[in-house]
Amino acid sequence: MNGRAFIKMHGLGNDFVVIDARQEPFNPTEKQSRLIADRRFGIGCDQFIIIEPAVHQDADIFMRIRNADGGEVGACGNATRCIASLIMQETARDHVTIETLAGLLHARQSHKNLVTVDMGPARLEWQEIPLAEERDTLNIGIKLPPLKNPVGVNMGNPHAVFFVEDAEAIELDALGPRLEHHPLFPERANIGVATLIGKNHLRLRVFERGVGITSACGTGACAAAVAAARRGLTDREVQVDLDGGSLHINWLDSGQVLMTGPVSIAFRGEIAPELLNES
Ligand SMILES: N[C@@H](CCC[C@H](N)C(=O)O)C(=O)O
Repeated sequence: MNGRAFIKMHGLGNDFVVIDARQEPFNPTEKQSRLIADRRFGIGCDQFIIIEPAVHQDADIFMRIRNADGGEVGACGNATRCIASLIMQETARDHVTIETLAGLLHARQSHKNLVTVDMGPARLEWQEIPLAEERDTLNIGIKLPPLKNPVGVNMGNPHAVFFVEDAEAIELDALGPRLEHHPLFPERANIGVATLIGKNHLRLRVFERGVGITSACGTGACAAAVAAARRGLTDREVQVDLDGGSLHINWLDSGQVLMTGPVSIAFRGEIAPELLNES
């Protein structure tokens, strides 16, 4: 097998290896995806993104998302902005529709280097998170000291958001894996720790399912904003400060969540054939 051209992109440091498989199909196994994502032996990324032809007639492309552990997932906010920006450049349009496993996402060029994506509705029923049993998603009631009682939100992927006095003081690398795999989350969960800074301002750190701590998580920021508004801590429009920078989140009255943030292309390269020949 020959190598494959890729683009390395990131949104606030949450980084992606992007392959365009519209002309030449590309369907990596879990193991190949893990190798490509491996920062020591592969190229290194948080998510591996494959652009495929759209299935839905209203979409411009289909975006397949694999976490660094090789598992396929339904949503990635930062990657959606990156891919939307690529397709807008390619088509010379200022809006695009991206199809994902979680549904159709509409994106548009905002001012300067910013892209806004309508991430769809926040899903809040316990079956939608999903949880293993009926619970109030506003007070899920699990505890791993000092973390307790998260809010559950599904943004096309499952999130549990814990509100804490000081997000920096939380040992997220130690607590994250145990909470990600908590038996109450049958599909595992992305784990956020959020601190209230003001009525329109949150600080957030995220331990991502299938990855670990990342410098930013777009769906995590959407989930934290929705969770904070549901708890009455913030208004529905907030700035969320992540390790890699800030996202602007607006939970509309319609239930849709708008996310605005930057997009970066880091470099272009080719995946070594040895990585692709691993089966
Ligand atoms: N980086 C992301 C989320 C990627 C998927 C997540 N780890 C999951 O397993 O659901 C983002 O920007 O939203």
